[in-house]
Amino acid sequence: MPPLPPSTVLSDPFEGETALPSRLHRRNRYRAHPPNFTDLATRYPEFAQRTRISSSGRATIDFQDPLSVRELTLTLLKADFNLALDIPRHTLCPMIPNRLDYIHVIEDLVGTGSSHIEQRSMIGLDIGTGASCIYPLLACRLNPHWKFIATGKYIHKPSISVARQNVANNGLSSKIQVLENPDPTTVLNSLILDSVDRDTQIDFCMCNPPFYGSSDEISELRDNKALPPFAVCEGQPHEMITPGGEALFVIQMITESLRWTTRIKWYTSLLGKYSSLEKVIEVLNTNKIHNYGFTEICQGSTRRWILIWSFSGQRLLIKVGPAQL
Ligand SMILES: C[S@@+](CC[C@H](N)C(=O)[O-])C[C@H]1O[C@@H](n2cnc3c(N)ncnc32)[C@H](O)[C@@H]1O
Repeated sequence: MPPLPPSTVLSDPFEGETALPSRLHRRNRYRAHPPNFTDLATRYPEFAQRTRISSSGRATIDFQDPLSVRELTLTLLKADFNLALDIPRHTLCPMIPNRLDYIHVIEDLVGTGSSHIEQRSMIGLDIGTGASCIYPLLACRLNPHWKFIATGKYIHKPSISVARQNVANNGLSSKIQVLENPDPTTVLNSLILDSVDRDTQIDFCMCNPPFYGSSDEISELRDNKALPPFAVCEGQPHEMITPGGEALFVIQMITESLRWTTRIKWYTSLLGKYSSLEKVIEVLNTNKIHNYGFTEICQGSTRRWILIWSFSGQRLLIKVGPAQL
């Protein structure tokens, strides 16, 4: 299938590098110090080629150009996290500030985020890791004692190979295992959970689900100029589309979690639409899962929600609702 065309609706996720107050997580390194494009351009020639000088005399990039946005992502990963990634053209290109925010929320959840708390070992599951394998790579860089199982849709083997290569190239093969989900009609496939010692509890799972229900939905949003800014990053249909959209994907995750219960301590997923949040909360209530909550993350003008639920006896302590994290 051909790649989805880039969106025409764009905004600068760093809001011109100057917008204050930032609504990124309080530990997000870009909250107080947005990237300095002029400095990055002097250090990274490939990035320099994508910059132009704005009317204020500073270097900037064209946020409507997928290649420039991709180069920015690669440069930030190199400069700030010592990560060298291959993100093939026409695959979803992660925006680093919002990926970091999700990781910081998980740190808050499992209690490793405060500097006074000793770093603890954790096992995470990243559902639908994509070619970039972005969440496990960033999370393991920030938390040296964490390990990950990352899953990909088996029908898209090229992405899984690139993800494995990205892990190996950054010396993280002993910490991150990339597995194929052999049955893409499931989310928490038993084969994946069985790949971890049965007595080992997975501390958390995270997921950035395919967002849209169909290519028609994308065209409609594009026509109404209502696509979120990250859509410029040229995701493939298999990355962006799932029958029933993100709500049904997460509802399936909830239904499957009823089987696995405490095998995973904290179940979490991103949601891009408030209407999806309402639908999935209804399913949690119907299934009498009362230990749940959600929090908001916000990059530039894009708001997203992280839903969290658990079968463990530990009550969710994270602030619920639109949070001042
Ligand atoms: C929106 S992309 C997120 C990619 C990456 N985690 C990120 O944040 O950039 C969703 C990913 O989930 C994968 N996916 C969809 N259904 C899946 C399933 N049933 N099991 C595993 N992965 C799946 C897609 O192939 C795609 O790579």
